[in-house]
Amino acid sequence: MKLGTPLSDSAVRVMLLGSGELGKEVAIELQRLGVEVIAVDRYPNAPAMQVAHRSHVIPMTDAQVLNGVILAEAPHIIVPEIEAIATDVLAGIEAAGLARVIPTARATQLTMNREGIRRLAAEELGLPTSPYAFAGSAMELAEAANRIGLPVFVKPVMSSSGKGQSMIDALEDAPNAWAYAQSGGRVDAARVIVEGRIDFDFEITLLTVRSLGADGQVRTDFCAPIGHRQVKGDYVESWQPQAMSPAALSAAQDIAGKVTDALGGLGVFGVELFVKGDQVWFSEVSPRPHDTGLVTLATQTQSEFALHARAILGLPVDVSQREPGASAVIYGGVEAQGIAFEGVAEALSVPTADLRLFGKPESFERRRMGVATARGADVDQARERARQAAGRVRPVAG
Ligand SMILES: Nc1ncnc2c1ncn2[C@@H]1O[C@H](COP(=O)(O)OP(=O)(O)OP(=O)(O)O)[C@@H](O)[C@H]1O
Ligand SMILES: NCC(=O)N[C@@H]1O[C@H](COP(=O)([O-])[O-])[C@@H](O)[C@H]1O
Ligand SMILES: [Mg+2]
Repeated sequence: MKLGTPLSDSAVRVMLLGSGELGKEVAIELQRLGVEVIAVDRYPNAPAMQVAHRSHVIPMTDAQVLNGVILAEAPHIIVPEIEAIATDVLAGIEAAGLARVIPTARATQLTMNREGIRRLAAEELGLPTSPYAFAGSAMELAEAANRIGLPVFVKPVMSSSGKGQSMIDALEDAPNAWAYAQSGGRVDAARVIVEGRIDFDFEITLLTVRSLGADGQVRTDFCAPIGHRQVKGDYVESWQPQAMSPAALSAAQDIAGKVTDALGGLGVFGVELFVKGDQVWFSEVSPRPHDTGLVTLATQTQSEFALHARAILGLPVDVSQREPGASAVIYGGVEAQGIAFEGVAEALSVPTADLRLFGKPESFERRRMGVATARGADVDQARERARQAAGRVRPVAG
């Protein structure tokens, strides 16, 4: 694809739908290539808006409003960044040939709703997953949990970062899990997935990149597996590489290849997998950079954000890893607007440590406000350093 000059007739215009911390890094990578970036999100001064050429604050789940902004800006490429978008609008835009949707409108529709991607993976592609069912009421939830066998995970069909997610080990907790899911979903979808628990040794994100090769054909590359630790359904720590058996790695790549082939298009996918010995289960996939992949800012020649920017522009990618590394999340801890961060110098004095402070205008106790990364001789040393650096940053009410 020919690149141009931003804010001129030759500009390549990319619209980000969702402007959080992941979109911010994608925006920076696009800016480096002279792409004109338009950031959209539900609230003002979202992280990617702060580094974009312009921005719009709209309810992205409102089809009419979303369609209006897209038509007015006429982007060449639309990059969905969050799991709360009126994806039918994207299908219309793509079908009319008005813009390219990353990776494809259908992929964003399927992955925006857990029901779509789970049925595709398990029922069409025959990939191993946890046992599951969908429920539209507390009663149906209890029935599903009883059928599948406790404990089960309950998640709103449209949510992310663990919002509205709970694990129940008694049927009498079904009404609570139902109510919690209703409060935590990003949109009012009023439906949940009920999943049997997989007793895994560890879980990984396998970043999978679909890009154009020198021959003009789509090729698939896999980054080194990223291990991560989740608390309450949200990632708190990640590292790369995660050691795993050759058989498990090969099964993981096979699953990731199949699911990304089925979704199609160009870009980075975060394929989430559970691993026990040589056995691998598909969990879910983000058709975009993944939060646990923030570690690649420290470890790879091209971070997942650089990979996404290049892949969607039809440019060649390099998925090689340079060094073992880790990331550790910095939560807000306080409920306040315009918070300050103490301890930054101490954090950055940890060898190899780096920080991203996202600049979110409002902090909540469990809102991800920043991340620390570090490298090391091995993953253990990198994890220790990243944790130490993150722990030294103290968010305080401004
Ligand atoms: N069926 C399961 N068996 C075991 N653990 C599970 C299961 N489902 C979810 N978990 C745990 O909860 C975590 C979050 O689940 P999931 O990825 O589905 O939520 P999410 O809201 O989509 O999070 P994110 O947007 O951060 O990926 C998983 O990474 C895993 O640690
Ligand atoms: N697991 C998905 C994920 O990490 N998404 C990232 O979090 C942002 C929302 O943060 P917020 O809820 O703090 O606004 C999203 O915009 C995206 O960058
Ligand atoms: Mg997940």
